Amino acid sequence: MQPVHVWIRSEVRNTERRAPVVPADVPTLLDAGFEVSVEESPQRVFAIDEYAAAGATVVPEGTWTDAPRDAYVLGIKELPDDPASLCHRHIYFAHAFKGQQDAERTLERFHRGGGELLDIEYLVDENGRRVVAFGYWAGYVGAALGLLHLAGRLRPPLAPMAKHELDAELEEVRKNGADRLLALVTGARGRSGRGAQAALLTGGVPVTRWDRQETQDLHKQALLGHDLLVNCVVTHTPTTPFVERADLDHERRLRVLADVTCDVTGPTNMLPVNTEITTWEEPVRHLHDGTADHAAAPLEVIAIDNLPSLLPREASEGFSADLTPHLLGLADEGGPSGPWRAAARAFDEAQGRRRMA
Ligand SMILES: NC(=O)c1ccc[n+]([C@@H]2O[C@H](COP(=O)([O-])OP(=O)(O)OC[C@H]3O[C@@H](n4cnc5c(N)ncnc54)[C@H](O)[C@@H]3O)[C@@H](O)[C@H]2O)c1
Repeated sequence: MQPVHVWIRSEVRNTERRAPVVPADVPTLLDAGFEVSVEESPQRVFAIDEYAAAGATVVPEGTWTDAPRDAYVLGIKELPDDPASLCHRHIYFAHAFKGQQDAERTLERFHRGGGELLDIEYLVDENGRRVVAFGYWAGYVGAALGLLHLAGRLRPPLAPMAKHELDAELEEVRKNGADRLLALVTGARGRSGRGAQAALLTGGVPVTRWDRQETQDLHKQALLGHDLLVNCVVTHTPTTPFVERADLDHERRLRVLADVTCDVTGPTNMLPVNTEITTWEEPVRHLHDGTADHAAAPLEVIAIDNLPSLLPREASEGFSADLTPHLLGLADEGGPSGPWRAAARAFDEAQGRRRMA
């Protein structure tokens, strides 16, 4: 076992209340001989006292820049713009390996400081499957918002909430005739697909579940016969989209698209009738007025790309439960194991591409 120091930083965005490791999982790391430092944070959903009570060392907000050089700095979302050079090993979602906005600058900062980015999106097992993700709660919130909108109960702007508050709203929908609605979850067997089904169950809506097998020969009329479509599909090969322009004037019940996947600009967008994400301030975008004879209903879309942040406690707990066992792998003799090597490789490849550009 190598001695490992994990430094949990405060998040930069003031709407980001999630934590990558929750207080309840700190003892697992301490028992394995880890040192755990946690920065104070004004917005984190877990109080710093809970971390202290769990045995972590409390440090001031933003002091990761002075953390020992060998510490792993752990966060969820982007780093602040300063410093210009990054010398630590950082674990977070950087969105910096696919040429995204700011990707080059982020990679430059690591290059300049000699640090390393272990992007959580690239922690994958030997089959290339991601080992840690926020999918379940993304699906839960995405489906819940879709159903609330369908029932006329969505009240923007949205803000982080507790699950019991969201569930109380879903209960109201249940009491007011949700069983007359029909929902379809695509990608139903995946993480977010399962979360979506759980929310719809709470809301009392009958659910149709489709995964790969059920969409092989796409039954378009059956799809359009649902009031709500919650899309949770991950595919890397362009396939027949679920809802296209031509479907808008077609006879349909479909009124709300809840696009959890949010792959709105990619070649694998399964809902190409929408090409933009929506926001907490304006969660719903109008797509179509419906037809004059009412054969086709008006159609709206919700495509929010930071859904789990709306349920920060549950999202953090699930994420931390998945991540913590992998953090233990940082201490393996001979260096970090499996998924960490995959993430390090992804970083090296991204730096290689940057140098060649
Ligand atoms: N909006 C947000 O805030 C947010 C947050 C987290 C994740 N996500 C996104 O949600 C998506 C789902 O993530 P996940 O963790 O649930 O993925 P997952 O890999 O667990 O599940 C994807 C599912 O899609 C199915 N699938 C693939 N092709 C299909 C097809 N043609 N028809 C039907 N089903 C098909 C797969 O079999 C699988 O069951 C991802 O795109 C992820 O980036 C969004």
